[in-house]
Amino acid sequence: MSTRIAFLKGHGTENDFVIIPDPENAVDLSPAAVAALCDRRAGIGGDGVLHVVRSAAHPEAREMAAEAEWFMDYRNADGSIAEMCGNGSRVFARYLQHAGHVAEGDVAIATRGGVKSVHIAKAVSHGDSAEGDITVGMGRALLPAGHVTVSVGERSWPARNVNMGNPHAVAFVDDLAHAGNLYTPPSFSPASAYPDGVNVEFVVDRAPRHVAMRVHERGSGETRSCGTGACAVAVATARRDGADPAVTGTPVTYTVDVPGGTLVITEHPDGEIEMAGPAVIVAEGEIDAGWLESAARRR
Ligand SMILES: N[C@@H](CCC[C@H](N)C(=O)O)C(=O)O
Repeated sequence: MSTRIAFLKGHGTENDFVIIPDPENAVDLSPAAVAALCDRRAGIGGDGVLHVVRSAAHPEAREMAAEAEWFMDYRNADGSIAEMCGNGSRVFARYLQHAGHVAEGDVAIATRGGVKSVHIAKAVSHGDSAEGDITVGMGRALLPAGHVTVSVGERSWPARNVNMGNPHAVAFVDDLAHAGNLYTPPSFSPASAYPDGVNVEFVVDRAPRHVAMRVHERGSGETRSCGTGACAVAVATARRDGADPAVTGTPVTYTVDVPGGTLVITEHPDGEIEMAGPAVIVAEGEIDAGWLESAARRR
């Protein structure tokens, strides 16, 4: 009998992930294996993988082990590594709760973007699954200077650079449909603007302090939601609207609609950003390790 690898499937506002619980960091998750798992036809399908490892067992997280027992080793669908995944951190916390590793309340999670504080609200249970909001302390946004133009087909817009641990370019558009089908990444001027790639958000206004967005994610293509992207959008919109909590001393909250749901983003006077939204575990099962090995080899 061949070795089995446990997996779960979960999503946060339809940003979906294959979850691989691997406390001792024993599973060989090469970029090709990640891409095979995320393949929506030949694999399980997902925008990325959440590899759940004890911080003490992962070389990139050992230093955070005293503060956070679990490390979110996040990978994009193409196998690339990203510094942070906002929706992923909520789904990761939901998995820890589902597996009985943590209870409702506060939990610290180690990520490549540092230790994040997560609050799991009292949830409504549906069988083995739980629904309810999970809030993540996303840290501060950086707003690097520089003028960038983002283009899709014949249309171009100025974009605002926002770094949420990972890079974002936020463009305000008249109509979300103007972003086209996003089967290919938007282009930039100057072309050299993002040597490490970038996540691109297209934003329209819905109402005061309420916007809607679409996103093309580095390493995953168009997704139904992006947590770091929603935070970047909230900060870029606040500055466009002349709202800066550091100046007024008052928190600013934006509701951000994404194709897969709604996220609520609050920026505090000290610059700290909180993101709240749902996170759900939808399935669990086992993968044949032999299948994963050969599917990865074929890539
Ligand atoms: N969907 C994520 C962001 C995942 C990483 C991103 N694709 C990157 O490469 O920076 C989120 O919810 O933040």
